[in-house]
Amino acid sequence: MRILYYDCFCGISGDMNLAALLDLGVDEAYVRQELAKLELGGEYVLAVDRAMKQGITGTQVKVHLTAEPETDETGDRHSHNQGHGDHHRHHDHHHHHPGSDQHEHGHEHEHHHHEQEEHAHHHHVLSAVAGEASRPHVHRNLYDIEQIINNSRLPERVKALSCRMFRKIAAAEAKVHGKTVEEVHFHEVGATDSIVDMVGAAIALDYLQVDKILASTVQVGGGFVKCAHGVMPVPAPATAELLQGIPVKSGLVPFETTTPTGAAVLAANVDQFTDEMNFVIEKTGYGIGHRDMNIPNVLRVYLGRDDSRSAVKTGQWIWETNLDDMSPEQYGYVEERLFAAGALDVWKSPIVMKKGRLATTLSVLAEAASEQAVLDLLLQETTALGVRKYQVEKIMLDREFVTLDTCYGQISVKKAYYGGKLVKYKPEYEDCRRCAAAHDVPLALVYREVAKLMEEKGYVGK
Ligand SMILES: O=C([S-])c1cc(C(=O)S)c[n+]([C@@H]2O[C@H](COP(=O)(O)O)[C@@H](O)[C@H]2O)c1
Ligand code: NI
Repeated sequence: MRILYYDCFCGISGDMNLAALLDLGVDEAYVRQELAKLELGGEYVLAVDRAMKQGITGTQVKVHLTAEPETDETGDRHSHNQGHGDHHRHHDHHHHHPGSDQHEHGHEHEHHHHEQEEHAHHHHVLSAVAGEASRPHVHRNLYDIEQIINNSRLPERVKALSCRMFRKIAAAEAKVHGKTVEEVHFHEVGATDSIVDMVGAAIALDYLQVDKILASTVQVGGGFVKCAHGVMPVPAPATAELLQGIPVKSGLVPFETTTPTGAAVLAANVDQFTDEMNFVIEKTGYGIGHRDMNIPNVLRVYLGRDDSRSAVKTGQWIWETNLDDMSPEQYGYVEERLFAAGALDVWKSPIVMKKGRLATTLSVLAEAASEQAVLDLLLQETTALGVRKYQVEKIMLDREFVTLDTCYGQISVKKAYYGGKLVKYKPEYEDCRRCAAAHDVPLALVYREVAKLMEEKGYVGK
């Protein structure tokens, strides 16, 4: 199993995350090519450089905001800075701002955004590209960002992950500012650099194809941070909201070490938080931050291999509800719809509820992404007034399918391995049943034929 481990001893920010993943081996040209699919071409230049903090060398990323995209009368935009060809340009740019390193989230950073926001020109352009009426506003909201992502030709997985991370930030901002998710207007977090960091994270994580993402306790830093809102305590309120349920430490340095973007990357992707590393390290990556501190301002990531005998699958949930007043004939319908909505399994358990009521627990296993569809069905198509949910881990044997040519026809067989050794197999019931019916022989005979062939082919010990 391939593992990605985030060592957040000095926190995590959007740019450090992207830098660390690039340092770990994500192909820079691929990330640039994919990022160029966003309609942000004229607004930024992505600088990827080697850098060092406290003797540790690694990769440093900085998104430089450039002039707004130009438009012609038709509203079509001209992108100048997309893709790889600009690599040398951003170096020039870099040298014009030697002081920018000290101001990642400081005053200058703030002005940078404000300059952009006052013009708000690019928003009209993006609206025109999206084919909707221009909506003059100063900051992007979740809808604007989702439009930029969904109007691109990025792979669906990357779009979904990018939107999931931004939705988390929107929910955190909404909670902090007492608004709805739709009402929230991002300031820094909606700016082009955050979009690049966030979508870049989705592209890089998708590229790495890991089975599991782990992270250490997250250092949030300390002191106060100056941003568009004014001065805020560290962790910034949105960061604190995003880190709910995640183990944190504070006070290692009097700076903001974890930002909302970094927190959202963790909150949306990490399967398990643990300070214990339990894998074989295959590669280490260092994402270098922009501020100098008395500890290395670095995000360390590991690519690890876990040779355990079976795979642990995480990221699945069970939603369930106890029903004592639903007509039995309705269950079949709900079950069918739940499977169609992405449920991996649906089952019913007989239970005895209070007051001696014979009742049924309806349980649904599915990926987090199916939550809304599952809830819609459970709450609208059953008599439930509420639903419980909990996350589960599944221990799975490695599986492989073979198709056997038997004298009754083709039968697919699922083989299961434990520590690389075949421990059991199971012919597909539907295939066996079809073969038995077609030849008018007992089902058990078909199973015996499969067992014979599995032995003959050397799949199972004689
Ligand atoms: O953009 C907004 S609304 C914003 C909200 C908050 C809150 O805590 S509310 C904090 N900040 C600060 O902006 C910078 C940028 O963060 P990135 O995640 O884009 O790196 C950071 O200092 C945040 O604490 C912005
Ligand atoms: Ni805010």
